[in-house]
Amino acid sequence: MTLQVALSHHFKGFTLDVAFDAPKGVTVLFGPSGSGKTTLVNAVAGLLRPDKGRIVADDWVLLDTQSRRNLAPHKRRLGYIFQEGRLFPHLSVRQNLLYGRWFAPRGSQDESFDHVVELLGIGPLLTRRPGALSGGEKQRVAIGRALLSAPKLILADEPLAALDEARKAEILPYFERLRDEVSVPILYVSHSSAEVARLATTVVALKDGRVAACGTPADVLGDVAAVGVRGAASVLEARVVAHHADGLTELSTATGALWLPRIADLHGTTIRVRIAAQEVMLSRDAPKGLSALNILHGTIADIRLGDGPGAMVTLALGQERLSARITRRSAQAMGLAIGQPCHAIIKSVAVAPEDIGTGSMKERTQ
Ligand SMILES: Nc1ncnc2c1ncn2[C@@H]1O[C@H](COP(=O)(O)OP(=O)(O)OP(=O)(O)O)[C@@H](O)[C@H]1O
Repeated sequence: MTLQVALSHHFKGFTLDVAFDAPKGVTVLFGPSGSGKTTLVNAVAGLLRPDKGRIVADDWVLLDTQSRRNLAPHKRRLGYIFQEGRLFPHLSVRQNLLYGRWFAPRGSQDESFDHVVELLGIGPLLTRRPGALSGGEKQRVAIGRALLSAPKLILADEPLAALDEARKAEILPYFERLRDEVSVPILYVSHSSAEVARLATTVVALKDGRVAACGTPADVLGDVAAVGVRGAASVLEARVVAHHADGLTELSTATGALWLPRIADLHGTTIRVRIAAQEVMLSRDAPKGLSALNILHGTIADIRLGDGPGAMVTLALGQERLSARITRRSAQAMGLAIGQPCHAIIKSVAVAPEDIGTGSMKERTQ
């Protein structure tokens, strides 16, 4: 495993007690306010000395309370990406990037300057100062600076939280590239179910200082007990089959075709599609005469009645799972029961561009 974390720490009124191992790629810490994300990040950064713990990135031991190893923050070899870029305003983009490299220990195996510039598409910005960059451009430079410091671990603490939707859409593909093309493990903190679905190799859902679930985005976002009804979603893997003249893209999933408003990816690309549970309708009979284009057929695998008016129904579609958030009233009126065949109906326009990301969830599981 590339990233191993085991930590316990007690504050008055709050205990953090977590352990998880994650393979190469992006590990997203996901959880509501107060669940312990910042406490965990501070322990990784060396800003908090936990009562007990061990943190290892590849073969680099940042902390091991048992053997009394506790590296000082500046010796941990972390590449930070913060909410706001935190670039030096008086330095050019090139100088900001080289400043990151200055921290790389001599002889360390680092990313080449040219590769990082190409990866992040920042070649045309090199002579500009941060004041002449958009928020998204600044964030790309900040990612580059972190990469060039030859880090053992990249720590991205809600890096998109300060950006508007358009800027987020601009940056997310670069994080996908980072995940797929860079070998440094990335620990990424997020509140957003859409970011989790797009980026995570592994999701660690935190709740009240504990790991409520750990696994692929499909496993964790489908676990209502871990992520709550608002965060609950399905993540289906699909392949781009064709772009049609009427503006729709045809995808193939393990359980049938999915039609979405045109997306940019090329034919044959494997993509992830996040479908929020509240966007899925159910029908026991095969629906006819509907405007919705996507009708998937499966079997009811789980029904959870909430404390309020809601119910979460999970369909098995072959190996994949699709969750629908409906009312208890509908679940009862329809007589839904586990094992019944059922149809899921999804409007094409219910899937927004930010819900679509690249990369399989099955790769990189070493
Ligand atoms: N230094 C401290 N002393 C006492 N309690 C603390 C301290 N730091 C954090 N806590 C408590 O630990 C709990 C977890 O806080 P933490 O900041 O880690 O949550 P979080 O998931 O990062 O939340 P957010 O998303 O709002 O940043 C909270 O109940 C908080 O009040």
